[in-house]
Amino acid sequence: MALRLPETLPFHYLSPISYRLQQSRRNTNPVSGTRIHCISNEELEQSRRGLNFVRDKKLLRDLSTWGIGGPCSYFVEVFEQTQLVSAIRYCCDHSIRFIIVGNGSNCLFDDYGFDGCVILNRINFLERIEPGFYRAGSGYLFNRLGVQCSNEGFTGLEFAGGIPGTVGGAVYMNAGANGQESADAIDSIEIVTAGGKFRTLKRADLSFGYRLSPFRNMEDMAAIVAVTFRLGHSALSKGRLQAYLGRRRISQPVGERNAGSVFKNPLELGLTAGELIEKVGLKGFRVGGAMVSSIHANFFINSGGSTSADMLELIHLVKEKVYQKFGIQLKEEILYVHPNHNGSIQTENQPVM
Ligand SMILES: NC(=O)C1=CN([C@@H]2O[C@H](COP(=O)(O)OP(=O)(O)OC[C@H]3O[C@@H](n4cnc5c(N)ncnc54)[C@H](OP(=O)(O)O)[C@@H]3O)[C@@H](O)[C@H]2O)C=CC1
Ligand SMILES: C=C(O[C@H]1[C@H](O)[C@@H](CO)O[C@H](OP(=O)(O)OP(=O)(O)OC[C@H]2O[C@@H](n3ccc(=O)[nH]c3=O)[C@H](O)[C@@H]2O)[C@@H]1NC(C)=O)C(=O)O
Repeated sequence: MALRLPETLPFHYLSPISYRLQQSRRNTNPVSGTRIHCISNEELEQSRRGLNFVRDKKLLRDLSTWGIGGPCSYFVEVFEQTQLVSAIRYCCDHSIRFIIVGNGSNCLFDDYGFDGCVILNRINFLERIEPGFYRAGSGYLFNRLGVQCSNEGFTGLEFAGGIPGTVGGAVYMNAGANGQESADAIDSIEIVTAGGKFRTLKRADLSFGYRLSPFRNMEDMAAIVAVTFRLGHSALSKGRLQAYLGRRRISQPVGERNAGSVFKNPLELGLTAGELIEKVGLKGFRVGGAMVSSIHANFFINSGGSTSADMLELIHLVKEKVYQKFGIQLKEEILYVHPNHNGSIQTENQPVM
């Protein structure tokens, strides 16, 4: 059976507020024990076209580097672009909110889970179009890409070595380190819209900022599908990669359950979040199983059994202490996915706690 295009306006076309209003009328929240618009198993069976939707069983903690998070209402893995489109169309047809998850290295999932569909991105091809031009599926591991192209003698993605995210997640966040960032290496980006159409966007037409990409507010974008990077030749790229990896190993809590930097650096003030948190004396500070790393204060660790409530409280306390001492409002880099999360709303606009 062919999948229908949505007859009604998919929610990504709506502003977050109207979407939330629509959802609050139609759906309910797992926190209050009730459920969103339900689809029968038969309907799911007919429409899935090779997709295996899992109902109510998948735990988000298994998809997150922090190891935190309850169940999601629907879970599906996609390995190809067409599967991604089918999954998105299916969600739109049935007014199911959805999020795209890569490696879950920048997400704090809630203990109550997510009242919608988690689409796990496994589109992980890599094409070498010509020397220095790499086209990667958005589910390709960013670390792997960084290591491969640097070892092949191309510069621009050495910083990606050791970053635990996917190419899609890295572009969506404009990930960066060691003075390099994703945006500087991009040639073009292929996206799929909420209506199921593919579009290729040239880097020159897009504007990025520090941990900021245009995709975070692009209303009709449903997902990044593939990215082409344009890199220059360099005899030094391999050495630089090794140096960055070495630096990461000594300055970050590699091997512990973390989600990278919790806060963005307040660059306008020339300060880093890690320094500020260390200066208020919070290295090693704990709330339940959540702990400020004693190696790098902007990394918070799940030291065992942390709940999302522990982590949120720790984030809240750290922000409060830094504000009290320095008058600086730290802003989260991590994305908090609450049970009614709408992908286009950013963490800093969401209530912490
Ligand atoms: N510099 C460093 O050392 C570190 C950097 N990071 C960075 O954090 C990011 C996390 O990547 P990853 O773990 O894969 O992401 P996640 O799986 O954590 O996803 C985070 C959010 O990114 C959005 N997203 C992810 N993939 C896609 C896609 N294909 N299309 C559209 N939106 C997408 C979704 O936002 P929404 O919910 O709004 O739809 C998702 O909730 C990367 O930028 C990574 O480089 C992480 C750790 C360390
Ligand atoms: C880990 C991430 O990216 C990282 C990236 O890996 C590194 C390396 O380039 O630079 C940024 O961290 P950062 O600014 O903390 O870099 P670092 O080099 O570790 O530290 C900067 C300065 O802060 C000081 N510092 C750091 C941690 C700490 O606990 N105490 C402290 O005083 C360091 O001594 C140094 O003088 C990125 N973080 C942000 C929010 O921009 C991420 O985005 O998830």
